[in-house]
Amino acid sequence: MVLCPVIRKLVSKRVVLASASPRRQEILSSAGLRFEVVPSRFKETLDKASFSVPYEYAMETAKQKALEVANRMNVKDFRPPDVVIGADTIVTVDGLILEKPTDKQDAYNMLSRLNGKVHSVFTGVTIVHCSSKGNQLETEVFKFYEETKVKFSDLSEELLWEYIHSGEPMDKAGGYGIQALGGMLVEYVHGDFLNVVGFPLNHFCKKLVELYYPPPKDAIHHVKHDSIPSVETFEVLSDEELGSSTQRNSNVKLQGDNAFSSGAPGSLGKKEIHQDTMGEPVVKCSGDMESLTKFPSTLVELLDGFKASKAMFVACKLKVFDLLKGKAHLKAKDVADHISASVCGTERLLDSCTALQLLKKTNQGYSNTGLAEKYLVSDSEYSLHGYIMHANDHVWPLFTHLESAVKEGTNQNHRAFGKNVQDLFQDSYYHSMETKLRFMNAMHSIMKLTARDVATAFDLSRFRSACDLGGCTGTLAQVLIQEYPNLKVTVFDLPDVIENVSGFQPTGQDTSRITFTSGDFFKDNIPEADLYILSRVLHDWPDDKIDALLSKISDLCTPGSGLLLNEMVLDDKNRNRSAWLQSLNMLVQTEGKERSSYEYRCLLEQHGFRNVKIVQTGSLLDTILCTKC
Ligand SMILES: O=c1[nH]cc([C@@H]2O[C@H](COP(=O)(O)OP(=O)(O)OP(=O)(O)O)[C@@H](O)[C@H]2O)c(=O)[nH]1
Repeated sequence: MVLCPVIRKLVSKRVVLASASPRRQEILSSAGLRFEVVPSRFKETLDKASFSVPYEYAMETAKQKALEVANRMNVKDFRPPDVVIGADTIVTVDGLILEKPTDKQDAYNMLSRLNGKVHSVFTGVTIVHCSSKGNQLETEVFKFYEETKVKFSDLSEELLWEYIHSGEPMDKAGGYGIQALGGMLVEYVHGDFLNVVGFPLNHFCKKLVELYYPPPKDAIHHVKHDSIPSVETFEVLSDEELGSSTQRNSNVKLQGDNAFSSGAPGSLGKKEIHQDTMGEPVVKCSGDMESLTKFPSTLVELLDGFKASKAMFVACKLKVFDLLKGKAHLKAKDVADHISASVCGTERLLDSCTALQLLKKTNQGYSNTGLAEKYLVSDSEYSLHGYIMHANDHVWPLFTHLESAVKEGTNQNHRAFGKNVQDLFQDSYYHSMETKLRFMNAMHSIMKLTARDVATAFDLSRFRSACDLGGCTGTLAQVLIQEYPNLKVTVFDLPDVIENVSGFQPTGQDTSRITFTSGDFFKDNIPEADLYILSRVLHDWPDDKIDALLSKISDLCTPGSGLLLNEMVLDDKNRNRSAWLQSLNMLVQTEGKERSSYEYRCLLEQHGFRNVKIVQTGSLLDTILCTKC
C-alpha cells in the first residue's frame, strides 16, 4: 500500500537509494517506494570548517553520496538510473558535528557530550534526477534538510558504558539509535522522529509533491503549500494521462467543493475526516490506495509486461535493430522487405517498439533509440541480443508452464521441450551447436554488463591466482586482469564450452594472464588458486550437488583463500523484482534456486568459509566474498 500517492509517481522510474543504512531502506520501503540499494562509496571527509552552518555539511555530503552513485551507475550501465536519493545524518552539540563513532571510546565521548542536554539532529537529503546525453551524465539536484531537537536525560556513567557495550552506537550518528535501546536515553523529541532515525520521510514526500505536482495557480485552497496533499488533492493533480486539462480543471472544482465530504464522485474507498495536530481537516482513507485511483497503472503495467517483452524479443529475432543500426531511417515497407515479413505486421511491431522507446519514428521513417543502438544491435559491444534470444527461445516456452511448475514444484523442461533433463547443461543447453552457442552468447552478454561491478565490488588485490569455475567465455576473467595487474585467472568450464570460446575473445587486449582449462567441476580435478569464483553457478543445482561442489572447493582452499560468489541475492522485503522473478526462472528451468543473503551465509559457513561479505551491486548480479578459515 502506498499512503502517499506521490510515491507512486516514482513507480515507473528506476530509483536508487545511495545508502547502506538499513534504517533508510526500511523507512522508504515501508512508505511503498520501490528502489534499488547501491551504497555510496563517497568518503565522508568534507572539511566541516568550510561550512558556515552544519546542515550545509549534511546536505553537501548527501549530494556527494548520491552523485557518486549516479556517476558510477552511468559508467557501469551506460545509462544512469532515473532518480538517486542520498542522505546524511549528523548530530550537533556545543558547536560540534558528531557523526558515527569510530570506536567505543569515541562513542563514550559523544554520549557524554549529549548527556543531560538538548542537541540537534540534521539529516541532509538529496534527490538527483539523472539523464544521459551520449555517455555524459546530466543531473538535476534537489537538496533539503530537516532538523529535530532531542533531549537526553541525565545518565550515569554505568548506563552509558552498558549502552556502549551493547554495540548499538557504532553505526549511528551521535552514537545512539533512538529507535532501539537508545530510546531509553531520550527525554523528549521535538520534530520529526524519523529524521533522527536517518530519513525525514514527511519532508521528503513534501519535496516530491513540490517536484512532481507544482501547484497550479487555480488549485484548491485547502492545501497548504508545504503539506502533503490529501488523497483527493492527488487525484485532482494526478497524471496527465487521466484526462484532458479541461476535464482536470472541472475535477478541481468538483473535488475542491467536496474536499472534506465522504463519498466524493470517482472515489471507491472509504474516507474519514480527521483534524490534524494543527486543527486542519485531513481526509484519511482506509482500504487499498490502488483501488482509490481511477487507473490501476501498476496492474496495467503487469498485464502488458509479457506483450512488451515479446515485442522486443521478436524485433530482436527479426534483426530489426540491426537493420536500423547506425542512424539508418527506414519506412515500414522497407523494413518489412528486409526481414521478409508482412507490411501491416511489421508496421505494428515498429510502432509498438516506438511506444516502448526502442525506436523513434519521424517523417523519414523508423530509427533506433540510443538504448536499442547500445544494447539491442546484435554486434554492439554491450549487446544483450544473446540474452534476449535465450529468453525468447528457451525461457519463454518454459514460462508458459509456470502454473504447472508452481503446482508441481519442479522444472518444466519436459513440457516445454518434450524431454526429461537429467543433466541440465548437456540435455538442455548444449544438446546442439545452435543451443550451445545461444546459451554461451546469453552468458557472455550478461557477463559483459555485470563483470566490472563484480570485479570491483571488493578489493581482490591480495589474490594472485583465481579460478573462475563455469567461467564460460572468460568475460569476467578479462575484466579481472584489467583491474588487478598481478592476478592470473584460469577459466574452467566444460569441454563443450572451452572449444568454442575463441570467437568471444577481445581483439587488442593482452589476455596472456588468462588460461582456459576444460573439465567438469563435479567430476574432474579443479585447478589450484587463491580465489575461486562461481558466477551464476550455485543457483543451477540442487542442494546435494552444491554441497559436493562447495566441499570440493573448501578442501582445495588453504586458510585465507577466497571464494567469490556472484548471484542475484533475494531480499526479505521482496523489493528486488529482478531477483524474485529470477527465482521463478530457476523454478521453471532447473533443480536449483536463488537464495537470500542469510541462506548464502549459512551455506558458506557450513563449508568452512567465514567473513562473508555481500555487496548488492544494483546490477544483475550481486556479489559475495568469503574467506576460508
Ligand atoms: O537515532 C538514530 N540516529 C542515527 C541512526 C543511523 O545513523 C546513520 C548515520 O550515518 P550516515 O548518515 O553517514 O549513513 P550511513 O549509515 O553511513 O549510510 P550511507 O551509506 O547513507 O552513508 C544512519 O544509518 C542512521 O540510520 C540511527 O539508526 N538511529
